[in-house]
Order: sequence, then structure tokens, then C-alpha cells
Amino acid sequence: MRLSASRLSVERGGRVIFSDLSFALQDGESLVVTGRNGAGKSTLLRALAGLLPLAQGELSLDGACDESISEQTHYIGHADALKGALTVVENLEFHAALLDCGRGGIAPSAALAEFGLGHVAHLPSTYLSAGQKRRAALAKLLVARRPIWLLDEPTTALDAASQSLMTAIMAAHVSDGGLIIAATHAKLHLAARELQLGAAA
Ligand SMILES: Nc1ncnc2c1ncn2[C@@H]1O[C@H](COP(=O)(O)OP(=O)(O)OP(=O)(O)O)[C@@H](O)[C@H]1O
Repeated sequence: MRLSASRLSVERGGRVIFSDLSFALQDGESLVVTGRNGAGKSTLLRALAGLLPLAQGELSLDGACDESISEQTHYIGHADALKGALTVVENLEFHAALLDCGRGGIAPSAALAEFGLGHVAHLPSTYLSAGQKRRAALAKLLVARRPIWLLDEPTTALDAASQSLMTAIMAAHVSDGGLIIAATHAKLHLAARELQLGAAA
């Protein structure tokens, strides 16, 4: 599988956020997107996920099945996208049903256990701490197998142990042939190329 971005340009509110951006990633490769606040890191991830239109340029995925890039992608944005009135496990069950399509993710309860959330699985997700909410959001990565992971500040609010766990989960995904593009200001301890957006402030 090869994900290629060629001369991408994205506009928001009539303003060019970035332009002429190109990169390519093969199976088992990662890209860390860095840059100052407002440089366009989240914008790039949202455009790759199909949530924002490209003003110019082209995205292509070679060597995969017929599904679109969006269908092969997990996008974890800044927002944890948990429904507060549903329990944590119900949130994961919703995402598994929405995303899995029979492609062999692990059970929601197992994904929560992996992220150390077994003891809060039956609480309404609104009761979780910030780091617990982030871990529940990241557990979505495991309930549906999708090769491309787009992660926006994945380690925000995570304690040291959870950061190490997430590092191991990302490393396992990459060694299994997955692709990761992560936007962050933090050090991710991921063997990755770097794409820096924007000029220094
Ligand atoms: N809906 C919108 N309409 C207009 N401009 C927007 C919109 N959403 C974001 N922007 C602008 O796009 C630019 C890039 O924002 P983005 O969130 O991609 O930056 P970022 O690099 O992820 O920043 P940070 O490090 O703060 O998370 C910012 O200047 C922001 O104000």
C-alpha cells in the first residue's frame, strides 16, 4: 500500500492554510506532522480523512482494495467523540458497529481492557477524566482494523504509563504494515519521518 499526497492545497475561510504539499508513505511507515499553532496540522489530517475538501492537489492510495482512503482510515481528532450519556463500552460498541464491517477488530471490552479502562467500562463516558476519555477515544483504533491511522495529538492528557502503552500500540500497528500520520507538539517515540508545516512564529 502506498499513500501519496501530491501538491496539496487547502483553504479555510477563504485563506490558504498550506499549499504545494507533497509526501508519500508506504506500508509500515509513519509521518509526524509538526509546526507552530495554526500551521495547519489538524487541517491536513482532516483533509486526508476526507473531512475537508482539497483546493488543489491529489491524494491516491495504491496497492489496496477498492475502498476509498476514508474507508481505510481511522481519524482521531482533538475531540474525543464520545457520547456522554452512553457508557464507555456502549460508545465503543457504537464505533465497532459503525466502522468494523467485519474486518476483525477486537471486542470493545477487550479494547477497553487494553487501554486500562475495564473498571470504568460501564460508567457514562461523561464521568471519565480527561486522560480516560482520551484512552477511550484511542481504543476505537482497536475495535475496527483500518490500515491508515490519522492521529491528532494522540497523547494529549495521557499519563506516562498510557503514553508508553500508546507508543507500543502504534509500533505494533506499523510493524503489522499499517501507516500512521500523527500531528503533535509532543515527542511520540515513533520511528517516523517529520513533515514540518508553516514558518517559525
Ligand atoms: N473553520 C475555519 N474557518 C476558517 N479558518 C479556520 C477554520 N478552522 C481552522 N481555521 C484556521 O486554520 C488554521 C490552521 O488551523 P489548524 O487547526 O489546522 O492548526 P494546527 O497546526 O493544528 O494548530 P495547533 O497546533 O494549535 O493545534 C488556523 O489559522 C485556524 O484559525
